[in-house]
Amino acid sequence: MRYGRTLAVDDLTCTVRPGLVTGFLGPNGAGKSTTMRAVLGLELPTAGAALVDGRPYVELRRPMRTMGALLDAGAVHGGRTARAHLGCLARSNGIGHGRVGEVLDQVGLTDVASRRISGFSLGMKQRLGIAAALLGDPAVLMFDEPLNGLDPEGIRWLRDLLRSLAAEGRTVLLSSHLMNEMALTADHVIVIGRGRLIADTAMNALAGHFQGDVLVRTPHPERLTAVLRAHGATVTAGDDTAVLRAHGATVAAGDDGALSVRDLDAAGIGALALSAGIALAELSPRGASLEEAFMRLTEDSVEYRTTPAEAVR
Ligand SMILES: Nc1ncnc2c1ncn2[C@@H]1O[C@H](COP(=O)(O)OP(=O)(O)OP(=O)(O)O)[C@@H](O)[C@H]1O
Repeated sequence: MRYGRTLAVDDLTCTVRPGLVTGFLGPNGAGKSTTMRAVLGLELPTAGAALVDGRPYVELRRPMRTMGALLDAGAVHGGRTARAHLGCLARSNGIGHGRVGEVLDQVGLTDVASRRISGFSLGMKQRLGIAAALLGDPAVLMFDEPLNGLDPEGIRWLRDLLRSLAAEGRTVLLSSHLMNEMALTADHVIVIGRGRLIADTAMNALAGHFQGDVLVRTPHPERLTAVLRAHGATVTAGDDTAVLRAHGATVAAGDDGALSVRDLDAAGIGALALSAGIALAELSPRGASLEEAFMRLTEDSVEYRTTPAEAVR
């Protein structure tokens, strides 16, 4: 998929499966929206094909009944009311008018259904776009950044909705930059960078693939640090102090006795502490978060990199 000299999507092959929520991740400009537009037939790939249920979207006999999509919540006729907008879509797609009231209820817009869309907030427009995607009761759903503009209640509502749609056996694909939310919502993730596939894996496997650290608390952090480093471990002052220092505070090493240890597992740390006669108050292995895994996976394909705040200062 090319735009002039930009290769937006490069030889990407993946399958989004039913019964799961699949997260579509990638840094800014990675090609997520372009891929989704190609699936909807809004872009024509230079090579290859994007198929829904085995066919190009444009060849589907009843497209909205097969796949519902939300790409850009702002792309609606602002002069219409929410009910009229959905009514129009239903009529032109041979969908019974009864579905309009049902999806308005489902997304929580019934009370504002008679208001013009131009007065809607971004979150309300997202809900309306989700209602439109659900209108044809399709087995496949695709959402580009549906969490944008949603309040915390809306985010939780959408998480539950997506999970229940997948539990009904539907195919659900969504993109989002909100990693914590993605970790809670998606069962599977497809990660792309510079238009190429980087990972296509179960959510659990992704975070598990990257080693986390072990949080250790001890009354003797300096002594333990020396022992662990002598055995090849990478030791940094744990959570709290590291965060404070990053914000400019002067904190002596291990003031709270917390250490973050890598390159040595909990059993190894415990054994070394015992043989050195150092008491431990806590020893907790921590898996890598999805955010950490994402950052490490995509570090070579980030195009729009920011300057760290410290360097600016
Ligand atoms: N209409 C267009 N004309 C020219 N280049 C485009 C067009 N649309 C996208 N691109 C380019 O294609 C690449 C992929 O963009 P795309 O919007 O698909 O990325 P994305 O992963 O959705 O990013 P983001 O997370 O920022 O939304 C980028 O380099 C972008 O500049």
